[in-house]
Amino acid sequence: MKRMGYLGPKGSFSEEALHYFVQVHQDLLPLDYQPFSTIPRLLLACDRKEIDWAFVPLENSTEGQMGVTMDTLGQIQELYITREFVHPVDHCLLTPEPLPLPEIQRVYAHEQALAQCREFLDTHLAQAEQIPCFSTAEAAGKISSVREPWAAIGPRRAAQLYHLHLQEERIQDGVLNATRFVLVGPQLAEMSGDDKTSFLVTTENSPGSLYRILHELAVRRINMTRIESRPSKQKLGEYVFFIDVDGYVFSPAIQEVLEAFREKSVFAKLLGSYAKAHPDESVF
Ligand SMILES: O=C(O)C(=O)Cc1ccccc1
Repeated sequence: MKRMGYLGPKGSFSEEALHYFVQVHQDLLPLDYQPFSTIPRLLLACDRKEIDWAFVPLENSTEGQMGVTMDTLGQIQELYITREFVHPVDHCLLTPEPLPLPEIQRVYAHEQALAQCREFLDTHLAQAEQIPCFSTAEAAGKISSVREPWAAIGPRRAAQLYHLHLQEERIQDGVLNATRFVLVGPQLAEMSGDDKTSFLVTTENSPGSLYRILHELAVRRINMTRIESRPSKQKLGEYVFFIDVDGYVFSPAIQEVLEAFREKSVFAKLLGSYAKAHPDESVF
């Protein structure tokens, strides 16, 4: 049985998304599910072959990139994104028992959950201290073990699992709040015929360096669908770029681009080539 790691504990958004993901990707079954407390630990466990797959959040429609996932994927050599999955995330306010909002003194949640619910928190819980946790499920577990006027933000299912009161539902700023999760593993996915390729490029800080990278894509009519920057962590003002393009990595056009990068001493790291997700547009 293959081992599937996710950001836990039980009752996290990642676990909820994974539940729906495997319904669509039944070829992966049967699976032994293993929760991890942080995204770097999860990805490193996959790199060390302690698990076969890692299911991780990559970006969110309200708050943007999950920096920790991108940074860790950028650092690990032999792991690839093999599938993607877009999941709607509805944030709920959970409390140990029914409680008027002005009495709540603390709100525990994953930092992305706090960020995705900023307007609700500013409007209704301005007095409450915000405490970031490794996951929303960890936050739910924390407030369930004490009788304090504290709240957590998490999925509906966390209320049942941690015996909490569902105080408010859908408190996120963007009503259609979607998160893109990816399945990471040690081997490149096979070509499906409707693929995208993700890579990371590092370029020197000089006039036109990003332009020269994009030029190589443009002249080959390769469609870029996403470009994100992250700090290089080496020097203030230096960045690495995460780029998604249409097509499979072994297509002649993408191979030519990678060759052109090598000739120009542009460092490019392949992050994966995988079937594009086509989320239901009525939901997102
Ligand atoms: O904290 C969680 O439950 C997670 O799985 C991470 C997360 C947080 C907010 C939106 C999507 C995923």
